[in-house]
Amino acid sequence: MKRGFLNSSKAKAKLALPEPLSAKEETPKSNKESPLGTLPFGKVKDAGIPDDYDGSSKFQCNESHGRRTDYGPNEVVYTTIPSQDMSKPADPDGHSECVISGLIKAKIFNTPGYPCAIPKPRRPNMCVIKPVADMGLGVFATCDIKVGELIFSERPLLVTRRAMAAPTAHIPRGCSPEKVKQILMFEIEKGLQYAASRMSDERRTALMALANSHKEDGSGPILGIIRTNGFSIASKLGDGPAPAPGQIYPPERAYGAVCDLGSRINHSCMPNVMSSFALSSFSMQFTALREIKAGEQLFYCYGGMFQSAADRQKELAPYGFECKCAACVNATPARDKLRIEFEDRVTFLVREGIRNTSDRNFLNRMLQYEKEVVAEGLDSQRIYRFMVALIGTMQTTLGMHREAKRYLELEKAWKEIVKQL
Ligand SMILES: C[S@@+](CC[C@H](N)C(=O)[O-])C[C@H]1O[C@@H](n2cnc3c(N)ncnc32)[C@H](O)[C@@H]1O
Repeated sequence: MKRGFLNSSKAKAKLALPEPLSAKEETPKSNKESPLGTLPFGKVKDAGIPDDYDGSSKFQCNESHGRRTDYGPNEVVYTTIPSQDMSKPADPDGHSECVISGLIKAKIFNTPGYPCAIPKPRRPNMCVIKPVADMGLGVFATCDIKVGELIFSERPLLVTRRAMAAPTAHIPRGCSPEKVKQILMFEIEKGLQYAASRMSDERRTALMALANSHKEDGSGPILGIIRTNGFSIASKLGDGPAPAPGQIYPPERAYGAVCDLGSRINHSCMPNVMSSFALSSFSMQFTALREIKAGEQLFYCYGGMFQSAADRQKELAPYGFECKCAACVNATPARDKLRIEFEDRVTFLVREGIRNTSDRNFLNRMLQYEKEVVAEGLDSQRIYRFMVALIGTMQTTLGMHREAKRYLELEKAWKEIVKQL
């Protein structure tokens, strides 16, 4: 499951320049413990299901039709969003199959404007799916795309909690943690199979055609597909207490979305695309983080950006590939340091810079640093916008209006990008 790569807590907590992002959530009332075990994402050892485990228990669920939202805080519902009235034509933007808590369903239904149409890009078909050597399929731009531009948006095929739960009542005593995980995955798959059975044939076929990098760890096919293709929507959807303003739900309480087109985007540690989720249209947006030329492949970063190449490869291991992006191939201790220190360094430089915006030497240092940042692909990170804003301001102060134009335009594009997060 991909992490929200622009959601580093450091990035949000340290700089006070633009307004903090807020993810305001209602706080559900606490409830007594339910007899459920939850499965985190990541690597799982295939220890096999214990011989004495009786896996024949019937899967039981709440099925939620229409606008019903009066569920208890711990109830999980299988529901279609936007809800579908069978006597009317299906929503042209599609319907998402969701395994969500009743509270989340109520939250979605109470979102102002819900269910509005999904945002449309400047022109249709700004990208296509094509095979890529050593990557399976990938997504490619069909036209030049500007920073901050919406490339496409879509209703997810499936939305589930990232750490899914299953009943643990029948787990034999003395089971090792690995075996418990296998049982949980087995039980979770039953629920997911049920969710998939509720989908239209076309959307179920699209779901089942997605890549699965978890075929050999005991994960069922749909759970494997979710773990390979899910985008975190932790800034917008999660159970339990709301995160502090500007923070996101922790992974074990957050939701994730599997998409038809978006989930075909491959990974790079130098991404050019970000995803965001809008509750009112119940859709994922995919937006350019830098200029993309027609024919270029779109890339998303599946893991953390501010770590060494070795740590990035470790984090990507569950996806079953070794990243060969330019940042990984050309990794050096100095470039690792650039990434690890990026947030702190930008914070420091911006604090220094705003004290004296007419210091030409400082501006030159900033421009040199920006060159290194861009070469490493870190201009895809939201904190980069503070650098851009400072450079633009300093150049304007120093009368370098022609040079400032580019940075001021970039800053404007970033303001729009950040609004979506
Ligand atoms: C979310 S899917 C991306 C789309 C996928 N390539 C497909 O054919 O549907 C993730 C999987 O794509 C492959 N993949 C993604 N990024 C890659 C990369 N940079 N290099 C090699 N394989 C990659 C891996 O198999 C990974 O488990």
